[in-house]
Amino acid sequence: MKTAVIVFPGSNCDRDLAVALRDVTGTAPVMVWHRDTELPDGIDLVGVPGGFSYGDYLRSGAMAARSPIMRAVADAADRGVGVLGVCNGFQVLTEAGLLPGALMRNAGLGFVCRDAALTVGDADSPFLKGYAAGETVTIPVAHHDGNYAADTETLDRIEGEGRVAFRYADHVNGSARAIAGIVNASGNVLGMMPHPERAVEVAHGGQDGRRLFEAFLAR
Ligand SMILES: NC(=O)CC[C@H](N)C(=O)O
Repeated sequence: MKTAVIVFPGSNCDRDLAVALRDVTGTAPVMVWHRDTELPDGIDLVGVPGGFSYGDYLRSGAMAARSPIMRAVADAADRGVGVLGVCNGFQVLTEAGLLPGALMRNAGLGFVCRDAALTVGDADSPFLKGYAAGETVTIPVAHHDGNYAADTETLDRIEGEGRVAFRYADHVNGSARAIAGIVNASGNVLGMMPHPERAVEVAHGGQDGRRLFEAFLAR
């Protein structure tokens, strides 16, 4: 499987994501600088990593969403290529319009960094095939802008279309309907605030994140 990880100025989880993808797929991903305009040929999965792209100025992910490479990421998503946005990557995908809603400042206004219990949603996505809907998994969070917000109509639509990937089991950041991750209508684009790449090795304290990468590999 051929994978790529996008690198923005201020990304800081790009290498963690690269290591996770390398470990699970057996091949190191291609690291793609945000100013590039094309993804490598034959790509199966694009990772949009966590971090603080452009210092979180303006609004987290807003400036990175306008990077030249994002046009290629959107085109790839349209073709059915897998796109995984983690934390700042989820923020970038919403700001780029690949996923609905926005990530606002945490309700408690502080940075939250801890393991989070998540309930797996009923979304039909290649990333989620390794989990059972309703199962509780543990994946760490680390963010200050993880408070998922959308208007009621959008929230109803996301839920009605079965596009919730994960919900927080307890209230982490004030997210509407406890949403921690969602997919696009086709299920090939997943955005989530928790970091699956930080739950890959036994030494990470749990491997629930690894199951997400393995499921995509086995799709
Ligand atoms: N770990 C991250 O990706 C942090 C995301 C984002 N910059 C925030 O703090 O909200």
